Amino acid sequence: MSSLPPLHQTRVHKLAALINISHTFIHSIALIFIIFYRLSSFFYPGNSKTAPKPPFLPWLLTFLSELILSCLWILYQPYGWRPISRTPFPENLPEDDELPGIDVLVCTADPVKEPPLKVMNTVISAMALDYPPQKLSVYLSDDAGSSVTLHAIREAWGFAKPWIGFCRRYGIKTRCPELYFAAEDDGDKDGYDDFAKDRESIKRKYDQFAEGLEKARSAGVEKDNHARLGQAHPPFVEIIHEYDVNSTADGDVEMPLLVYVSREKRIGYPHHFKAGALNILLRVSGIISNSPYILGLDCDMYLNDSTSAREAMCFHLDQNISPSLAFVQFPQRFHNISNDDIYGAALKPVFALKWPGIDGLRGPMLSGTCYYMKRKALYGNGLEVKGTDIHELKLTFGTSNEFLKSLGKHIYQRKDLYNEKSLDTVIQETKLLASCLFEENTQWGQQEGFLYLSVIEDYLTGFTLHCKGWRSAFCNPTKPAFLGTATTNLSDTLVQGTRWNSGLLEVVLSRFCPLIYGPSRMSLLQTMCYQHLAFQPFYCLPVFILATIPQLCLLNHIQLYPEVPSPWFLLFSFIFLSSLLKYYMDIVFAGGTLKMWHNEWRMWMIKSVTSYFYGTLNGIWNWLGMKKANFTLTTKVANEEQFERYLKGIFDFQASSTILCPMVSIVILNLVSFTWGFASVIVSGGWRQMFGQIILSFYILIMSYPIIEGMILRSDNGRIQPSVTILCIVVVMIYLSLGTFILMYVKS
Ligand SMILES: O=c1ccn([C@@H]2O[C@H](COP(=O)(O)OP(=O)(O)O[C@H]3O[C@H](CO)[C@@H](O)[C@H](O)[C@H]3O)[C@@H](O)[C@H]2O)c(=O)[nH]1
Ligand SMILES: [Mn+2]
Repeated sequence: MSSLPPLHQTRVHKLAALINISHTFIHSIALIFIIFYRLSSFFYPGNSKTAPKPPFLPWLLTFLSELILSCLWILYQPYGWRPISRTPFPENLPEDDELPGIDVLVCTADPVKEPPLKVMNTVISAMALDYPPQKLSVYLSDDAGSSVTLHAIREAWGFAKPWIGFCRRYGIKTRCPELYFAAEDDGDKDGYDDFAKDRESIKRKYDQFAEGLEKARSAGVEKDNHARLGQAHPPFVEIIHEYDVNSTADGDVEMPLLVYVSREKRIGYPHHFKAGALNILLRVSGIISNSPYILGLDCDMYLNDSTSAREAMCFHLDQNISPSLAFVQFPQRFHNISNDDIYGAALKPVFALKWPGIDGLRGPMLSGTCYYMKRKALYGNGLEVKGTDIHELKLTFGTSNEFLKSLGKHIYQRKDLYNEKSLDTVIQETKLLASCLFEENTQWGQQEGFLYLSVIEDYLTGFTLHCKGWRSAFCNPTKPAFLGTATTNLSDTLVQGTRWNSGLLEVVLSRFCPLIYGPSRMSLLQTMCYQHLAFQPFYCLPVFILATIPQLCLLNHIQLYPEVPSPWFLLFSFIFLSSLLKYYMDIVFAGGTLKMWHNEWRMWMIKSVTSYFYGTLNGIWNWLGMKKANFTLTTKVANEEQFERYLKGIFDFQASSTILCPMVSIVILNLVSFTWGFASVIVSGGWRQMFGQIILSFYILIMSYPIIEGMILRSDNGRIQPSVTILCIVVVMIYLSLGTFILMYVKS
């Protein structure tokens, strides 16, 4: 057995682990001392010089924020304790005819926010995957049921043929047409005389295709009744293949299967957003190609390197890990990231730091897109627990016999799909599977398939898979395997963040809360990582407190931190600097720069008081039943003016005042407290006592410089509107008057 060449290799980063564990150890000791300091300053304010006794309320809030930060910090630590990296060796895979089938599932939901040309680039790049075409099927779910998208996919089939032929002939690796043509000339293909001519001809075809789609889109979208998310429409499934039965002529390119699916939508029936769409694709693909592996893609996730399927198979086909391996996750990377990436949209810390870290435990979390999943893992419970009792199976998976048969084996041969009669049967059945009522009284979305409970179906589904004992693997090749569209303006970034965080809170408030559901089902360290992410929205509390309470106290001459110089003050400084430096070191290890560290840190502060805060509120409203969960799609078309600013590294504050208000108010408050505090210690002394608070305000201000600039120094469209500033000044005035009043009341 061991004589087989290895399919992949794993390297544990021992030095990084050692550094991280030592840091955890030292930093924890410092934290214990801080807790001791806080408790003793309140209960035994003996040495009032270094540990003054502040009024109860500010003391409690500051202490609480320190406790929350410490807890979240502890939960974060296991990410660093066993980072690994993996290298696949696709050259050692078995012959093509021994490879298993793959169904690519792509979701789109709105032809306006997700332009069909973009979606088709994803579809075409998936069809052009370097994998035996007879083992590859691509399914597109169109939640809008838009005729524009249907038209586009039919056209895409037409273009894909010569395109795939071209890629195979010249061994092109970048098989997404948009990326390929946007790249610098890929050099002459030596030995191919016709390359230049062929490239030009295929480029012409692409331009025609793109133009055609654009025309159809501008003409069609307005007219299209169903074009918008949420409107009712009947189920519709089409195997794009059939339009082209005649073209299997000699010398023709062998093509994968391409299927368009638009599930039924009815007013008043929940459709469960992306998870709902994916479950329908699972069922429809189940009775058509029923491949044992699934590649999940968002509609804007182009394949940038065609070898990813083979790389993923290096893990899935390794007998040593395969029985318990549910999915191979690739990182989300993006094609529109600027050098500076002021909004941290590249999610670098997630995919360069956290995922390699948790990969060393039992594998990365499911990340919504760019994963190769074992189909069986998604049918988890039903098959194992309930066996093959047909009645039980129907209660679990619904009443389609065709689908139940698919649980056991592959049913339709490709050739059946050319045969009109069997094609008819297939299409009829898929319509049943894609209907609204099909899932009623079944376990779909509850236990089977992608779970519905939260709008971040990926986190929740991955979590339950890991709880059932499945593992995952993280594959992060140097050339990005997938490239998506990142958010490139502040508003989109924060709105998207709000959805993610409200989704996390939905999980926290459910029976799947990782604090309760996790520990008995997975290792302690892995649970801690899941908990850290789930509780991330709670960062809003300490950040809000630390950005407002010490400032209020500063204005009221209440000391909250030990005076300088004292050992206790040194301790606080140590903790502060140690976390800043450690994060800097992590970023540098992950290939980042000082600039990136600065941006990430600033965005964390901004997100804490917006995305995390509103996410928490949304999550709580949903939980109380006062609001329905919703999924605000991220726009995949950039506003040129905003994109221009993003490229230049200038913040764009065109966002609702709800989004801007918390951060602008905090900056104004800190401007006031810093100026006043600084002036007052100069005039009347006492800087030793107030130094900590003055420095805190100063730090917040330098981190928030773009906000100050946006308020005061800029006059372009992207600045903070004076109306927002005025609103925030009022908010700050109210806060200060109320706060001062309360402080006087507690003091007396
Ligand atoms: O009702 C819906 C809503 C969304 N989608 C699709 O879901 C995908 C992701 O939506 P997007 O607006 O791009 O959200 P993002 O925040 O960018 O997505 C991230 O976060 C999601 C969870 O909120 C994950 O599912 C995604 O994989 C992950 O990339 C897109 O292809 C959509 O077309 C649907 O098919 N139906
Ligand atoms: Mn997206």
